Amino acid sequence: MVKENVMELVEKGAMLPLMEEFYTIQGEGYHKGTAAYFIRVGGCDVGCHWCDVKESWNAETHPPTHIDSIIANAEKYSDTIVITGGEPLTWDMGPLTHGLKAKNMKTHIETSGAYPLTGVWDWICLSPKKNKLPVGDISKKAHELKVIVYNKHDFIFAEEQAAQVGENCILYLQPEWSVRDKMVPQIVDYVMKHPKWKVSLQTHKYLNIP
Ligand SMILES: C[S@@+](CC[C@H](N)C(=O)[O-])C[C@H]1O[C@@H](n2cnc3c(N)ncnc32)[C@H](O)[C@@H]1O
Ligand SMILES: Nc1nc2[nH]cc(C(=O)O)c2c(=O)[nH]1
Ligand code: SF4
Ligand SMILES: [Mg+2]
Repeated sequence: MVKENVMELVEKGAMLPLMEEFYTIQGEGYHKGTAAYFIRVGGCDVGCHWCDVKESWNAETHPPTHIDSIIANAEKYSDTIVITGGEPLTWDMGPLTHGLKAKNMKTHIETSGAYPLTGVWDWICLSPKKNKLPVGDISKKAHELKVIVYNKHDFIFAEEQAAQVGENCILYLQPEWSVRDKMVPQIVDYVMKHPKWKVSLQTHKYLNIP
């Protein structure tokens, strides 16, 4: 297909730069322990220095893929689909999520909220980032807030972000992986003092699964 056509289809959300798709166990947050099919869409310019998927950032290194084939693959594996990235909201998530819902799949998103919310979602995990704050009303729509704790200031940032979410939103503090030995004791102490928060760990990394 000529480049212009591909760009048009990506613009409409009919094609997406697909980095990888895999069936695994959701490792983090509220749904941890639950089998789910992950769709990792390339492209992110948020720039977290500790990001554990920096290979996702450059969308041009991930092939534009028709959403019909993504949906057909997903359907074979699970009825719970987690869309992650990269930053999935870089792209129009409407067509992909409507297609998944039409086949009765549950749509979950992992997002920083740095771009406007598109798509239809059964579960929104908002993981806000200081360098590109959430936009629009995604904080009010989030089902879980998952703040990554890299240093002490992140507890202050976490409270600022918790002030933006709805009252039923579940609040998580998740240690940044490379500093987990240092930050876990501080997170444990914080959660015991401020029990509206819960601890989230990247359990898939302990289980050695994707
Ligand atoms: C790779 S991001 C992709 C989705 C989206 N860009 C976001 O940041 O929410 C998926 C999840 O992993 C978290 N994450 C990324 N790198 C991490 C790290 N080094 N330690 C702990 N969590 C991390 C993010 O905060 C996010 O909740
Ligand atoms: N097992 C597993 N659970 C996850 N939860 C969020 C992930 C992500 O990278 O978005 C992730 C991931 O990469 N693997
Ligand atoms: S927003 Fe998500 S994908 Fe982008 S750099 Fe941060 S953790 Fe990585
Ligand atoms: Mg991950």
